[in-house]
Amino acid sequence: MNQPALSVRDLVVHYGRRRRTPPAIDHVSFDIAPGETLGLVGESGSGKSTIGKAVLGLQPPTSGSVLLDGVDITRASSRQRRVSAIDLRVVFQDPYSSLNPARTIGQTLVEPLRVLRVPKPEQWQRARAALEAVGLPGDAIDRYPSQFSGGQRQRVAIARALVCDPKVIVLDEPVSALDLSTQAQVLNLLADLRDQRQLALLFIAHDLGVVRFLSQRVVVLYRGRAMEVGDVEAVTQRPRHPYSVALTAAAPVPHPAEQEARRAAREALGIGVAGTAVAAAAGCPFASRCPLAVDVCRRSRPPLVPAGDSQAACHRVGEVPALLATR
Ligand SMILES: Nc1ncnc2c1ncn2[C@@H]1O[C@H](COP(=O)(O)OP(=O)(O)OP(=O)(O)O)[C@@H](O)[C@H]1O
Repeated sequence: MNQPALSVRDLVVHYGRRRRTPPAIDHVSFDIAPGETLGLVGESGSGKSTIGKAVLGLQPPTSGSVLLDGVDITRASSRQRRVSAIDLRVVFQDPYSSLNPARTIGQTLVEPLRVLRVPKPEQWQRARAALEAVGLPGDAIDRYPSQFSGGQRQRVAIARALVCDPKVIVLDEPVSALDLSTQAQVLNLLADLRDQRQLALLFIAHDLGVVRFLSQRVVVLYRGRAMEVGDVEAVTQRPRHPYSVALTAAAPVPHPAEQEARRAAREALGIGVAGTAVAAAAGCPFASRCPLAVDVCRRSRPPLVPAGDSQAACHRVGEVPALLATR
């Protein structure tokens, strides 16, 4: 790996008095390259958010370091911290509480640029560009959060992160509060932005299916320790540590309505559950990215569709047959 965008080295975090309480994070290390997503997965209380907070400088580590583009920001001067605040942004889980209801979207987006003393005309120009990048219309700039759906608000939260042109974004359960098809749209958007801008994403989630969709590598946390760090496919398909096996086995079974949608799509495409013919073999251009048919399509080895082909990613498996018919 070239210079990682983010490095976490031997991180230890205690809440409360050191030595009297066990550490919430116990010697965790990982790197994230530009253009890469690292998933951070584990049960409730395993320490995912604590790592996110330590990376963002919201929780001081007991020991260890966090390096942003090679610079240790845990021991940074106040000037370096201001620089890291531009390069390191966050998107939180709840798009309802993370946006100020009294501010227009435009005011929310220009706020960090105002603090950075970016000239005013450039602030608004960058706010408009960020809205465009997340697929929201230009007139969104004068509207208030209450005028948007949950998925649209999460797009605004992503635009707020992008407006500073960061190198790293910490995503703390960014799709957990959204319904399934909106989750897929936001995940596709994040994947596209990551690829276009070479963003490094630290993706915190408890849902392995979601982590698997967006991440190239994964850290499995258990009681503050990294039980496994590795390629996401290897960890989810051939988990080595007993805890990873348990976590993989506990990955949620899709909602019955989703299972039915997958079954119907498979039938329409003439493919079996085992995925021998798979959507890719049927010529589906979106097979490698389709979040709903992913169990089927990912079994195509070697992949017949190049990964990363997200030009017009289909967000609903039910639309795949119609798309195929137009080819
Ligand atoms: N402010 C705090 N004060 C004391 N202990 C805390 C604090 N925040 C978290 N903890 C403890 O640190 C450990 C890790 O918590 P953390 O919130 O990082 O886990 P998590 O994996 O993000 O959980 P969840 O998925 O439920 O959000 C837990 O034992 C938790 O009780």
